[in-house]
Amino acid sequence: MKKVVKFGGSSLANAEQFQKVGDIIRSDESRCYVVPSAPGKRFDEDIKVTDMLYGCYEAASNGEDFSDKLKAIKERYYEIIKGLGLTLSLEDEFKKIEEDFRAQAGIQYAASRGEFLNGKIMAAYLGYDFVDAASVIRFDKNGNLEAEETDKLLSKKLSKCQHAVIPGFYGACADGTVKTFSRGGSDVTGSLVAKAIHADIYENWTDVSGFLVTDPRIVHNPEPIEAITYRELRELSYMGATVLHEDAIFPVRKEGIPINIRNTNSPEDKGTLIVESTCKKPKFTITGIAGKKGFCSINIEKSMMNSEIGFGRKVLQVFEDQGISFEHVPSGIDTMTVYVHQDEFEEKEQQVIAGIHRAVQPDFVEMESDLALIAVVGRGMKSQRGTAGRIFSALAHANVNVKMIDQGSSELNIIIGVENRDFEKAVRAIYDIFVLTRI
Ligand SMILES: Nc1ncnc2c1ncn2[C@@H]1O[C@H](COP(=O)(O)OP(=O)(O)O)[C@@H](O)[C@H]1O
Ligand SMILES: N[C@@H](CC(=O)OP(=O)(O)O)C(=O)O
Repeated sequence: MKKVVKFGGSSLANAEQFQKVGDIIRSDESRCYVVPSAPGKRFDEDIKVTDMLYGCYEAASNGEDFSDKLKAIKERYYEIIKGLGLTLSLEDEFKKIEEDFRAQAGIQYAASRGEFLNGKIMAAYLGYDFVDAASVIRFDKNGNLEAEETDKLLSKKLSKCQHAVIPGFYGACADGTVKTFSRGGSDVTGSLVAKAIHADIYENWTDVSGFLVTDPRIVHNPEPIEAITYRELRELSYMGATVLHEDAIFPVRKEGIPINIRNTNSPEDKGTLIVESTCKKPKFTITGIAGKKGFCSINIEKSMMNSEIGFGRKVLQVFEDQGISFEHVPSGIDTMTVYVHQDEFEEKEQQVIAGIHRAVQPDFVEMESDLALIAVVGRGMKSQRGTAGRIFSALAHANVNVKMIDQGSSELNIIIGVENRDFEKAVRAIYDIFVLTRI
């Protein structure tokens, strides 16, 4: 039995957390490959080391004195080293980082040092080999992962190490330039390692007892999800359930390796099992609710639109030409609405509107901003009548005005558009109607 265990920043924020992690790893000898993140927040107002590094590098690249900022980062690591009673020195590493910052080594290199240094501590603490992710996780020059090459490098290297620490979040191009994944990307590293060593399970340790039905920052103490399929999880993480990076699913899914989300602060809890498919019935009709704020809708009207072949393609081409991806396109007989991310759209708004006029000569174009999208996801929804009805009556009771409804034919999810200011209220109302009534 071989397990890959990834620990998030919240699990490694200080020496006390490191000790919990050490106990977890030592309690099961199959936990032989460890992927750590950088130290996260120790308390609510604290700053994650990754963010401290971004700030420090920004000062360095502006030619400002960054010594205090680097010192504060160093203190975070020495607090851990001291607390664990290790004799490890990171002086050489910090000297090199300082030189590299002066030499403008790049913002991604800067951010990657958080995991690099934490990996050094973790390896010393556990007595495991340290494997620098720059030598085994390969990116191309544009910063895209080279999955096949990475798989080869990882399997070759790890076949020679029985126990290893591989820092999360970064890798490097063939020429050695360090690149990172997007934020939260240590989850992806863990998944790549699990695939490469054909792990029996990928354990992802965080600060919550599994994937919860909804965001605990919106609903107090939501129910945990016992088992969830990759497809359901993909929908939820894409729509903002940040517990697992959305790209972390692909490598393990290919190999059929289950992911187990666990809580470092409550290791006896079973957490959530993420699997390809399961005959386990979900506890409620819905599996989860997630959502994001900050969308815009562009509503296009033209009479007889329905008979104009190619209308939709021409409209979407305008968005493509401006490099804007669309989220949803609900349509009526003579109307078509395109939902986009507000921050991507705002600066190109006028070019898009002009482009739509040129492409399809609409009768009317109307825009609305500050919208939120909520995904209600569940494999159990297909077999249950009245799900949509319950959602909308709950929203009506909560006084939430529904702006958009989109249900794909897979019946795995229902997407609802509301105003940003109604977002939290809407999530709570949907949670209550399915979970509190236990149906
Ligand atoms: N549906 C959800 N279930 C569990 N946690 C969620 C959910 N949606 C959002 N979260 C948030 O995700 C956090 C865990 O992810 P993250 O901060 O990336 O952890 P880590 O630092 O361990 O990688 C939780 O503390 C919680 O606030
Ligand atoms: N440290 C990186 C990568 C990461 O995955 O962190 P965490 O596991 O704490 O989400 C970040 O803050 O984005």
